Amino acid sequence: MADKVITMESVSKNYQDFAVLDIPKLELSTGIYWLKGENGAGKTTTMKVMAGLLPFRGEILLNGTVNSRRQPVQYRRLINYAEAEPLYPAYLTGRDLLELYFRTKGGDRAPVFAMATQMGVDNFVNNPVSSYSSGMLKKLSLVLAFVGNPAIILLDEPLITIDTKTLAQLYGIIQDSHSAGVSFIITSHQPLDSSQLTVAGTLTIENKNLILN
Ligand SMILES: Nc1ncnc2c1ncn2[C@@H]1O[C@H](COP(=O)(O)OP(=O)(O)OP(=O)(O)O)[C@@H](O)[C@H]1O
Repeated sequence: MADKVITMESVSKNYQDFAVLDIPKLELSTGIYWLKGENGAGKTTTMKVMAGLLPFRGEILLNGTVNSRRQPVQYRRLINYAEAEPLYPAYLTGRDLLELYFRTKGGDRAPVFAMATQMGVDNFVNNPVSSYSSGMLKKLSLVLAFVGNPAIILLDEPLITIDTKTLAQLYGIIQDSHSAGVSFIITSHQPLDSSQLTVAGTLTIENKNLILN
């Protein structure tokens, strides 16, 4: 049995009076998970709660012990998140952002630069993000999600916007990273390509609960 990468206990999330999540208990072993659900089901909210970016009720642990409230710095070093529609200050370059992420997340630079080269980000990394197309922004955000030594990477709609060549490379990078011990939760309205990724399970939001199948 693989180690538990994330444990959620009595996790709930409301926006004012509107309840979005109510998860009594969820434990995920290391693996690659597809998080699916219709528009507005709560996928992005789930990821932002897991990433420690939104306040919530309850408890979330990483690697069985690291608590989001009691060890917030250690927690955030173990979990990375790439937004569905990334936005960055327009005047920063991709390289500025990489440097910022390296300073906050630490980790080895070489594999991140290798990924940037593989995905063609090195062609525009010195330009301000204001000049990026949506696909270029997406690629940069995906590279940033691999900075540091995360135990788990949350990718919100990573398959949209990028071209088919980059998509094939991304699948390879995710699978290699998983082979090195990193877990993934990936939202997508399309099923993940199981010929390219070893998917451990599907997560579905049903009646505000997160169900593992
Ligand atoms: N900042 C917010 N304030 C109030 N309600 C919000 C806020 N963000 C999200 N919601 C509501 O929470 C619910 C879940 O939204 P969320 O963005 O998590 O869904 P999603 O599953 O990611 O949707 P999609 O597939 O359309 O991206 C929706 O009903 C949405 O209207």
